[in-house]
Amino acid sequence: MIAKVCGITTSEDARMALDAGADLIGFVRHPASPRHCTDLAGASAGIGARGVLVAVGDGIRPMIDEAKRNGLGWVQPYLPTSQRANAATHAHAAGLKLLLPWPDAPDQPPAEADLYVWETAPAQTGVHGGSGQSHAALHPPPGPFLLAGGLDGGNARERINALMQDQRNQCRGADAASRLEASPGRKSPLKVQTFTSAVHAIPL
Ligand SMILES: O=C(O)c1ccccc1NCC(=O)[C@H](O)[C@H](O)COP(=O)(O)O
Repeated sequence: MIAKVCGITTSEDARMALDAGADLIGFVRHPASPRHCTDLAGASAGIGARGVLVAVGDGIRPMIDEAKRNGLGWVQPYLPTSQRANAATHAHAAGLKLLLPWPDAPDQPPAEADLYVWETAPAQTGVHGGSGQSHAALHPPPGPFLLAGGLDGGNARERINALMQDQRNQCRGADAASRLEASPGRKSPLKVQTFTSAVHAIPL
């Protein structure tokens, strides 16, 4: 399965995550987050197609521009629900793939994506994205997804295997941020390696 390590802030951590086998590496652009990457160009230098720009905002075009400027392959946009419907069209037109955040919350209109991140809802955590909190897996995305929310190398397999069978069939991997940290914004090499190895060992 795919292992995405999210919330990388430095080139050292990016290289370490790649060496640990991370398939996708997320760079968060959101000043309110402890994982906000202040120097995206420096942190993501040489990462290329495996790099994901994770951004919170109103409008996907600036996010696409920033991902392209830095040579990243994916965009993970936190947009108002009303703007999610056309996000895939815009990303694909720019040659990017779309990893669409899908909070575990009811009544979301469908929105196309290459892959979804099924994560804990801001209504539960009070923040966008990384919180270290799991969710109840009640409101799955409408397509293949990475499971997220409080995951690490010690619980990813168990959480994925606890999904309903039809959800399990759509699960392509896992995404983790806060529980892989040594300190806010910096990753622990051991925790990253344990996570990537555990996720890669889960059969599709
Ligand atoms: O990680 C953040 O602080 C963050 C801030 C704003 C938007 C997105 C963010 N993270 C996105 C992710 O993909 C996280 O890895 C995912 O939600 C899981 O987080 P965690 O529960 O901390 O493992």
